[in-house]
Parts: sequence; C-alpha cells; structure tokens
Amino acid sequence: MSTLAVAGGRVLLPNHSIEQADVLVDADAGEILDVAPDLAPEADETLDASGGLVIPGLVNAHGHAAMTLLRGYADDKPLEAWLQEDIWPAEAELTPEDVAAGTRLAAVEMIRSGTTAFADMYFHVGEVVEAVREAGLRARVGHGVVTVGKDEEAARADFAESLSVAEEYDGAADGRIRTAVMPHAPHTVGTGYFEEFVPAAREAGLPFHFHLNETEAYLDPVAEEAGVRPTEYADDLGLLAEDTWVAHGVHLDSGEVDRLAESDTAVVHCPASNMKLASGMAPVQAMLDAGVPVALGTDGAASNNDLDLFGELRDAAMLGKLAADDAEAVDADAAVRMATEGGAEALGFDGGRIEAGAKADLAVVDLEAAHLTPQHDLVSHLTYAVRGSDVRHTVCDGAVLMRDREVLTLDEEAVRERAEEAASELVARAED
Ligand SMILES: CSC[C@H]1O[C@@H](n2cnc3c(O)ncnc32)[C@H](O)[C@@H]1O
Ligand SMILES: [Zn+2]
Repeated sequence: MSTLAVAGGRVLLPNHSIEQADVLVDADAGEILDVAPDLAPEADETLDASGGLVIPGLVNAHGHAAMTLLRGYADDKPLEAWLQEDIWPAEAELTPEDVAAGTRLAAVEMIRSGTTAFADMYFHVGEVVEAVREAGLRARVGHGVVTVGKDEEAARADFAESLSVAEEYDGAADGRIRTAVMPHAPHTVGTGYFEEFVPAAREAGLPFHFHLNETEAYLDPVAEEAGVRPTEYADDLGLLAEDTWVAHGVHLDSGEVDRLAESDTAVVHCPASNMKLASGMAPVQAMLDAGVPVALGTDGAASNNDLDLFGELRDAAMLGKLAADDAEAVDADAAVRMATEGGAEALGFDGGRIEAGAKADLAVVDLEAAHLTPQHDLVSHLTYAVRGSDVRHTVCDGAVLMRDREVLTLDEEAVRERAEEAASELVARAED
C-alpha cells in the first residue's frame, strides 16, 4: 500500500468543526485512512497544507463540460432564444474531437478550483470518458437525449443511445466514472419515448438526470400535453427516485417540493446560470426545510461563464436569501454542505466528507491571502470569500491532480491551445 499525507493544515470535519490535523490517505485504494495530528512521518508522500484548509473536493452536480468551447459565444439572452438561436446551431457542428478538447479544458478549470467530481450531460460520451480518465477526476456521465424535432427513428435511436452508453461506461476509469440516463427535460422528450425507455432503464438499474422546471416557459408544454406540473408528470413516468437528480428546480410549487422530498430526488441548484439567463430564483431554503436533498452545479460554461464552484457557493447563499426574503436563509453552512456531501450524495459517490473510509477526494485552500484575513469563521470564508484560484492542491481518489497550483495530469498549455483552436473552428462552421 502506498500512502499520501496531506499535512500541516487545518481540516474541515463532517460536522463543520475545524481541527489542526493531517489526513492520511491510502493512495492505491483511494480512501482516507485517518485524520489526526502528526501522521506525515508514516506516509510515502506528503502534500504540504500548512497555512491552508483541507476540504472535501467540491462536487459540481450539473453541467455540460465541453460547453467551455462556447464560453462567451452567446450572452445576455433568455434560455429559449439562447438555445434555439445560438447554442443548438453551434452544437449541431460539434465533433468528437471538439468534445475531447472542451472536456479537457473543463477538467483543467475544475481541478484548478478544487472540484474533484462532476456530472456531465452531453454528446460523444466516449470522449468525455477518456478526458475524465486522463484528468483523474470522478464523474457521472451520460448522453443527453432530445427527441423534439426528430423523426421517430432518430428519436428512438437517441434515447436508446443514452441507455447503451450508460451500460457501456459504468465503472470505467477504475470506478471513478459512473453513468446515468439523461433525457434533456420533460418537454424536450416525447411522452411515448419516456414510456418505452424508462422501464428498460430502471430494469437495468440505471439512474436518471434531467433538467426540471428551469423557466416558467418549461411548464407550459407539459401542462398542455399531460395537464399536470412537470414534477408530477416525471413521477408518473417513473423518473423520480433516490438515484435521480434533477437540475435547476426553479419554478416549483409546494406540491412539487413535497413530491421531490418524498421520492428523495435530489435537486441541483445552479444559481449563476439561473441569474444569467434570468430563469428565476429557486426556492432553496424551502427545499432544504422540506427535506429535499440539494446540491450545487455550474451548468455549462456558456451560461455561467466559469466552472469555479466557489462562485456557486456564494451565489447560492446570496440568491437564497433574496428568494426567501430572509437574510438567515441558505447560510454558509448549508452552502458548503450542498457543494460537498450534498453533491456526493446526489451523484452516488461515497465522498464529500473528510473521515476514515470516505473517498480521498480533497482540496487544499490557501488561507494566506488578504481577502481571507482575518479568519473568524472558515466556513463563512468558504462560502463568501474563497475563490477557485485560492486552491493550492487537488487530490482525487488518492492521486494528486494538482500540486502547488501545477496541474499534473493534463498538459494545461496544450489543453488550452487545442481548445482555442477547436472553439474557433466550431464557431466558424456554425456561422458558415
Ligand atoms: C442534450 S445534451 C444537453 C443539452 O442541454 C443544453 N443546455 C445547456 N444549458 C442548458 C440549460 O440551462 N437549460 C437547458 N438546456 C441547456 C446543452 O446546450 C445541450 O444541448
Ligand atoms: Zn444544464
């Protein structure tokens, strides 16, 4: 067994107390062995965390990684116009090589900002898997299904691909990659296709991930077709369950919040995307009060426009207060929980907390900075003051992905060059 000690720092424990301790990791098994003072002498390798805070690696529970190529391509529009006029025409030109380049760029950005696990709903999933494997990250990946606008054969093939991809790649990269079936949203996939494929997916034990109630406009097509709110529609189709996690949940009535809580379906709050697209304010405190599991996500880099999850912690706390008209709503503690154990639970990973037996997914935040001084409350700092660029080391599955701000698993300069080129060519094809 080879061991790694993350030593000399303070550690954020599962009850959110902070202790001066070392974290000893079984680097082969990718698990935390012990959290206690003076463990470094026992270890084969040491990461210096002095002056830093060791936290669970953050979990970005909803996104479209390769959309980094479309960062800044189309801004300042509402969701429907943005998708129809800009994003979907560009994505129609996406190649597997583009997804390879864009996902690696996303991986560099996430590693740099302390994210160790993420969810990805996109296309060319084989390329996503290779990028995640090389980067050393953990991910739940899936092929996104849209059937509207497709003929029956193409629509059935799209949904079938989501199932076959989920079966093919589950457990890849030494188990760091898990999968799910990912229909885009209740109104962008026809009812008949849900009725045909959901039972098959459930039979195969596959989880589901989809966008739910992101905008007011997302409610109407379901109301017209089924006469119910989308959460009830999804539940009737067998989509809600403890292994389902949905993105956004902005426009939920109290019956829908209760239904999500009763089915133990997790909701991924994406505050920056919701603000940028003016989608609305999710009732985060109401969901927490009702017992809905809540996680955080960036959504794609084209609607955020970065993948720094520390921004979501801050935005979730700020927007949660505004939505509830209550400064006590979505406090710093709740935001940190959503970004760590909440995300890990939503994605079904045994991480998000620093204790013996948990996955060794960690980030070390450098606290020696003007904007983190003084240090009255480090949980407050994680939510309101830390930035992704404060992360000094990142560890996933016991492997060091970034040491002293140098990404070790990917050649950052080459990744950026390749992404720049892929993005220019993609946009040129789309606008041709
Ligand atoms: C079918 S793969 C995923 C699909 O979703 C699109 N997308 C990106 N951001 C959002 C969002 O906020 N709401 C809905 N759909 C979104 C992405 O461009 C892909 O086409
Ligand atoms: Zn999304």
